[in-house]
Amino acid sequence: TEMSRAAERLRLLINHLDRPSDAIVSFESHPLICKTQGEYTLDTDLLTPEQRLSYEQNGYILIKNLVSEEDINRFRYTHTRLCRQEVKAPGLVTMRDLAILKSEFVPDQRAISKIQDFQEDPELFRYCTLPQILKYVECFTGPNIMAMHTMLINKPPDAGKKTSRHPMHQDLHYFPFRPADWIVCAWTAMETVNRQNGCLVVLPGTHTGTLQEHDYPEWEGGANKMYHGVRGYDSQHPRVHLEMEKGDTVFFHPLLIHGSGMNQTQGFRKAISCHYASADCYYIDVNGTTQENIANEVKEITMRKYAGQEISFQDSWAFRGRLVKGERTSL
Ligand SMILES: CCCCCCCCCCCCCC(=O)SCCNC(=O)CCNC(=O)[C@H](O)C(C)(C)COP(=O)(O)OP(=O)(O)OC[C@H]1O[C@@H](n2cnc3c(N)ncnc32)[C@H](O)[C@@H]1OP(=O)(O)O
Ligand SMILES: Nc1ncnc2c1ncn2[C@@H]1O[C@H](COP(=O)(O)OP(=O)(O)OP(=O)(O)O)[C@@H](O)[C@H]1O
Ligand SMILES: O=C(O)CCC(=O)C(=O)O
Ligand SMILES: [Fe+2]
Ligand SMILES: [Mg+2]
Repeated sequence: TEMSRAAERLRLLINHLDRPSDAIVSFESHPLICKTQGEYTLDTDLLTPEQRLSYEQNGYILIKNLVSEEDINRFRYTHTRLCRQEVKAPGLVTMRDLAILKSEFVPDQRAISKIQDFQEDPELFRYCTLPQILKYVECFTGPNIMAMHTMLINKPPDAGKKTSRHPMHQDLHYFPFRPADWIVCAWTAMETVNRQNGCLVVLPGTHTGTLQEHDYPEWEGGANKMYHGVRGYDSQHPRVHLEMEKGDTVFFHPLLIHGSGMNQTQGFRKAISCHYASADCYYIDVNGTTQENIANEVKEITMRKYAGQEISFQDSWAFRGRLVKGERTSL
């Protein structure tokens, strides 16, 4: 089995060579190729063969009850305090839903549909360091693990314009680092999430494809800032609604096409997530690729935020990333 694991890993690596956006840096010259095989022994101690196969075929695995009720309650409490600005976290980005942008400002969790970049809040960032999550993450990233992007999504009751939807997309669109197989998202339900309040919707198996072109969807009610969707979304593709209970966690590949439907309830549907990458990943130049459009939007926003200082798309990731395990080797 040692041999077959090595063979499988090699196959995964060779797959990368077919992906145009990954071809920028030659894989043969990358040090991780020599290092990975032994590390996969660790992985199989945790993932059952069924789970490994499921990730290979579907691009995600769902682990029930991975985060305790107590931890989630603490995250909810901190979220409320951050939204009320009772505590501050440097770098925190708060986002309001398009439908309520022009209404009166109330510093309350009901006004804030998403917070991002909570890496400087020790309490929320504890989510990214939970050992039971990192054990799974390591199966995909290897032992050097960076938390690259953090979010707490507070999907509001839809105000009637379907702006609470998140269009179908691949998270890799936002990331100027590779390889894709060494990136994984952990997404934990902070309460029951179902079709009514807008659970995640995934297109199983799409992680084996390439990175698609993304743009704003042509929706009547508009779409939130940076909520790009895959161009030419095929609504006939079989999809799975991931209904989850509080504490359930899904791990998914950054090429997996996913989104979420509108929230048709009166509650604010909450989930906390972190995108992890192997610290051995490397930054790529996205000029001339399909990612140029998002890179330009991000640069524009960082320019505003940091008073006219130009920060490259890659650097904006390098300074937000935090090592959570092992060594910060490259990213
Ligand atoms: C830095 C690197 C970022 C990395 C990217 C994400 C990675 C994700 C990776 C993982 C996969 C992720 C997949 C995903 O998650 S995709 C979604 C990811 N979304 C984001 O990353 C958005 C992050 N949000 C922000 O940066 C802020 O909240 C913005 C900049 C939007 C507002 O900031 P702030 O509140 O401080 O700014 P302001 O009041 O001065 O307004 C400024 C302008 O913005 C307009 N506006 C405000 N709200 C909205 C809205 N909802 N829809 C449309 N426009 C909106 C507003 O009218 C004004 O425009 P104008 O009137 O001047 O024309
Ligand atoms: N044109 C599009 N481009 C990208 N994504 C889309 C497009 N149309 C719908 N989606 C996405 O497809 C997913 C399913 O959307 P939809 O609103 O139909 O929700 P649903 O879960 O099917 O709800 P319902 O139970 O009402 O059918 C959501 O992630 C939505 O944002
Ligand atoms: O919680 C959701 O609605 C999904 C959000 C998502 O996919 C994302 O922000 O990348
Ligand atoms: Fe996403
Ligand atoms: Mg539908």
